[in-house]
Amino acid sequence: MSPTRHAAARALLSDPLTNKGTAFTEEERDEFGLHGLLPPHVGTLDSQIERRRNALEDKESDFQRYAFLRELQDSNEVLFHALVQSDLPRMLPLVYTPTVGEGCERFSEIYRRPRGLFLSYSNRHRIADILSDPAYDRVKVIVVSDGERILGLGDQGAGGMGIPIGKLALYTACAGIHPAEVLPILLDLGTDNHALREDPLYIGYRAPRVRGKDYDDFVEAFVSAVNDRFPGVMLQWEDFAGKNAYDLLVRYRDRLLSFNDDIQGTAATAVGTLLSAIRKTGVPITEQRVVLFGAGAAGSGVAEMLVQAMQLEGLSEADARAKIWAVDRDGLILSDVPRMPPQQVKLAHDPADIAGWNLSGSNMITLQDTIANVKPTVLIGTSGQKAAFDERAIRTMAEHVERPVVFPLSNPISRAEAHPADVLEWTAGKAIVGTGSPFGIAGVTQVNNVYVFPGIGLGALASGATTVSDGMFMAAARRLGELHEGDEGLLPPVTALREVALEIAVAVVEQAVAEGLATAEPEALTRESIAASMWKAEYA
Ligand SMILES: O=C([O-])CC(=O)C(=O)O
Ligand SMILES: [Mg+2]
Repeated sequence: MSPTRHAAARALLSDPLTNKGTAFTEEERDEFGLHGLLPPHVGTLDSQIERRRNALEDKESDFQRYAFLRELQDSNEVLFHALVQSDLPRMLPLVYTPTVGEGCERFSEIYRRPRGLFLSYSNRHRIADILSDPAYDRVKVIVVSDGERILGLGDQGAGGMGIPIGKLALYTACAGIHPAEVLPILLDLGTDNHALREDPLYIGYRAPRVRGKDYDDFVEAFVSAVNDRFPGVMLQWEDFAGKNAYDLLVRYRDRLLSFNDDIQGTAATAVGTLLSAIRKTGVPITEQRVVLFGAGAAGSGVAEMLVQAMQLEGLSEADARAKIWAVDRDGLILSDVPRMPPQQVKLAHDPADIAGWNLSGSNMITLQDTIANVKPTVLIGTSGQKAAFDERAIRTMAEHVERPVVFPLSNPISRAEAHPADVLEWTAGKAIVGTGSPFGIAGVTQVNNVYVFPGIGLGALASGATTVSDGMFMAAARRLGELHEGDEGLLPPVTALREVALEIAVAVVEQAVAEGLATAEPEALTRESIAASMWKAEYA
């Protein structure tokens, strides 16, 4: 064999997109010169799945399973995805929340092989050059983070890369986006997490976070480079801290086909799940009273979408806002606070609205005060504050409503505002409970944006839209709210996430057409052609 043929054989095995491991057939081994590089046994995808599943279960912790699956993804993508899809309820909590949280915290410890792009501040003049690699010619979906608000875990610096990698694994698993068409990106602009900066093994840019104009200029250079290199790409902003999350969404949503998953994806999921709960309780959305705990990206996104959903059912904007109360770590958000971020200004109540409230007398209006006075039908947590929904708060809520809806949405499990088993106990089983991460408790729904983002991305791409509109998210929420069958829970099971993504994509495409945003040919807009475009994890 010639040296180039030897090198090509090794390259075939070391590229996770082409490697089939022992599943290369005899003919392929002849054709590509793989004999000797592989053991003689010719396996099948099924036998490979079985071998890997056994090895996975032999690991001692979920973190080790996470690391094992990451290595598999970096050596054989078809096998990784086939394994993940063979058992989504088992695999999702390993490649995604809750385990991905620890994956990010300990990312430097398990760093092995490059995946995705680290665009570091020190490389700010090279962004276009880095993106120009022909390996990215097929890229259609980008998930990008700057690592500053990783789940409810805060600043994880470059370790935040675990999130774009995990989200894109789900784009492939649920929306059938080919693994060669996804690109995880971490904007590595330093970290204000001192422990990371002092860790000698930390893989990121070791400096305090770049802020202000330098930050904005960097992101601007990034977006321009993405626009030039990947026209029509779908970009998902993920796990940016509150203010940046909003600013970037507003600045770029019309310049780039893009959305913010924590603001818009979480909102569509929460509202869709609430619509499903409403089918159960019969109390219309216009009669709900909602308390939100946590007024960052996710909380204010949920509030804005609830306002829209109530307006669609006939309420005025003011009447809708009057039904939604947002509380953050400084207490109930009132409009007399100076220099409030714009997304919170919209959530704030006039101090006159609380005249006549019974207050516990502390120096702020607490969550407990708010619950006691508002008597909410719905309580949603997006605060990242573990155990913020305590027994007293939940019992107070349950005194005033027959079926309290309680969604402690913060991820991972270590940051959930309540344990669902406690909420059920404190309400004698009457609460309708949804959590961001899976707790494995019958009847408790996982209310996670994985129910929405893969379908939003798939639908936005299929329609050829140049922007992801608010209407598309509302269409996604409404469709999601209709999908559940049976008595248990509020959403379809995790095993159905692929069907869910297709349903959401179809709803998004229909909405794009209705709004005049679709540019794709009519034959590309049908359910059949969207379904046919979805990649399956099989060897070519
Ligand atoms: O990643 C998840 O599980 C949901 C999410 O976007 C977040 O918590 O930031
Ligand atoms: Mg997120």
